[in-house]
Amino acid sequence: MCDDPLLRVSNLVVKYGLFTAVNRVSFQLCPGEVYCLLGPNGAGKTSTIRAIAGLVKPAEGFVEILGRNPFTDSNVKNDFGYVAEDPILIESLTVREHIEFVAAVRGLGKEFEEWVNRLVKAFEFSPHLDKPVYTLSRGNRQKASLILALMHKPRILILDEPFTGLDFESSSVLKRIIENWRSNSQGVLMSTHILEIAEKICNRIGVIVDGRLIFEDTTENVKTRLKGEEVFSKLLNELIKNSVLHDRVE
Ligand SMILES: Nc1ncnc2c1ncn2[C@@H]1O[C@H](COP(=O)(O)OP(=O)(O)OP(=O)(O)O)[C@@H](O)[C@H]1O
Repeated sequence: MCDDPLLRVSNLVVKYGLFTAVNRVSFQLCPGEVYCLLGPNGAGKTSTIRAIAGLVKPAEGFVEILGRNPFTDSNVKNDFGYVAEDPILIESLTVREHIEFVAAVRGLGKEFEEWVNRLVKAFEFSPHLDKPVYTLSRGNRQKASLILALMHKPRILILDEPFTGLDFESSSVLKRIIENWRSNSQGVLMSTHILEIAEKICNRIGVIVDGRLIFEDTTENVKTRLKGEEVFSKLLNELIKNSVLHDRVE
C-alpha cells in the first residue's frame, strides 16, 4: 500500500438493475505498479474497470483517480488512458482521423507528434493509418485503440484485456510500454485472462470471482507462497476455480 495512490477503489458496488456485478471491491494502484485483475468470464473485471473509467456510476462505494471522481470530474480524463475490452472506435473514420480528433480534444501540441509517430512505428501501424476502421482486423483495432489511449502520455493506463488479438511482436511492444510506465513511477491497471502475463509483468494481482475480490497479493508473494509448484498459472487457475482463498481478503 502507499500514502498517495494513483487510483483508489473503495467498497465499489456496480449493479445492472437488481443484479450485482461488482460487490464491495476495494484496492489501490500505487505509483510504479502494474496491478492485474484476474478472474473467470463474467467475474466482474470489466464492470470494475468501466466504473473506474467513469463509464458506469457506482451503486455504492467510490473511485478516485489522483484524488478525483472520474464520474463527475471530466478533467481527470487527461490523467488516464483507457483501452476497452472491445475497442471504442467510429467505424467510418480512419485511424489518422481518430488520432487528429483525440489530439484536438485533448489539446495536444506538436510535441506529441513525435511520440505518436513512435507508437505508430512500434506497432507497425503505418500501412493502416488511412484505412477506415470497419476494414481493420481485430488485432489492428486493438493497436489503434492502444495508440489512441497512449498518445497523451497519461500517468495511468487502464487496460481491459489489452493483449487480445495482438500478434507476438505487438504483444512484446505492449509489454515494453507497460514496463516503461511502471518504471517511471506511473501506474497500470489491467485485466487479463493470460496468467503467464500476470506472472511476468504484474507487481500485484487481485482475483475477482462472482463480483468479489477474493484474493490480493504481490506477484512475488504469490510466487513464494507457491514455492515448489511448477506452474504458477496452473495453480492460480485452481485457486480461482475453487475460490479457496476467500479468507485472504475478508
Ligand atoms: N450491461 C450489462 N447489463 C446486464 N448485465 C451485465 C452487463 N454487463 C455485464 N453484465 C453482467 O455482469 C457480470 C460481470 O460482467 P463483466 O463483463 O464485468 O465480467 P468480466 O469479468 O469482465 O468477464 P469477461 O472476462 O468474460 O470479459 C456478468 O454476469 C455479466 O453478464
